[in-house]
Amino acid sequence: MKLIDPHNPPALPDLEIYYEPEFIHPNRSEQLYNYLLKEVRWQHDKIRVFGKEYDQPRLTALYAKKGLSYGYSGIRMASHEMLPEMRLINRRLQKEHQQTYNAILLNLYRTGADSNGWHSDDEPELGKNPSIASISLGERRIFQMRHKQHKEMRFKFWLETGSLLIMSGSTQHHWQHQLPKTSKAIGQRINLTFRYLIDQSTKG
Ligand SMILES: O=C(O)CCC(=O)C(=O)O
Ligand SMILES: [Fe+2]
Repeated sequence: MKLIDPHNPPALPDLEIYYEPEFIHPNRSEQLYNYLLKEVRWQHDKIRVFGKEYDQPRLTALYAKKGLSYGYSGIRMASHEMLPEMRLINRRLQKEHQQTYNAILLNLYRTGADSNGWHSDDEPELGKNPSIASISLGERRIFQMRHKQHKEMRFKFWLETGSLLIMSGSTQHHWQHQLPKTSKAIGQRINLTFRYLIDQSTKG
């Protein structure tokens, strides 16, 4: 798969990605990483894929506005209240990218054996054309993308520590992404994905 510079993404159909390498300053990203590793209430869920149960190959946690939950792969995650550091980042995303998010799904990849398989973030509570802002801390990992209809349209890039990736427009309709395993001995990585969840409890 072709390695690209995400700062200069290829002009491909239905693809809207924005990448900023040092959204979190290098000094700050180590601090933030250690803080989140310790303070986040990491959980290890089982997921259901084609009727079979598996241990998810990573730890996760959901922090969101009170009352919101998030369901995917046969699980529904209860949420915790956002930590002050999370609110600060959320406010920056609002100010610098004019995006409103009310939930953060966090992932902890403990080793190179932890991963996140091919998927689109297209759950009903995300609505149509969601904007998803993803922040990376700790070990850098490869991120792959492929078009759902045109399988030859695929590429990968590094998600560096402190970086911000925003996927928006119709990207989730037409593209899938994954964070593959690696056999290399590497450190842990924390990922925060900011999302806007439509409150399902108020929908008829
Ligand atoms: O860890 C990553 O960078 C990807 C996370 C992701 O795709 C997700 O949580 O939906
Ligand atoms: Fe995703």
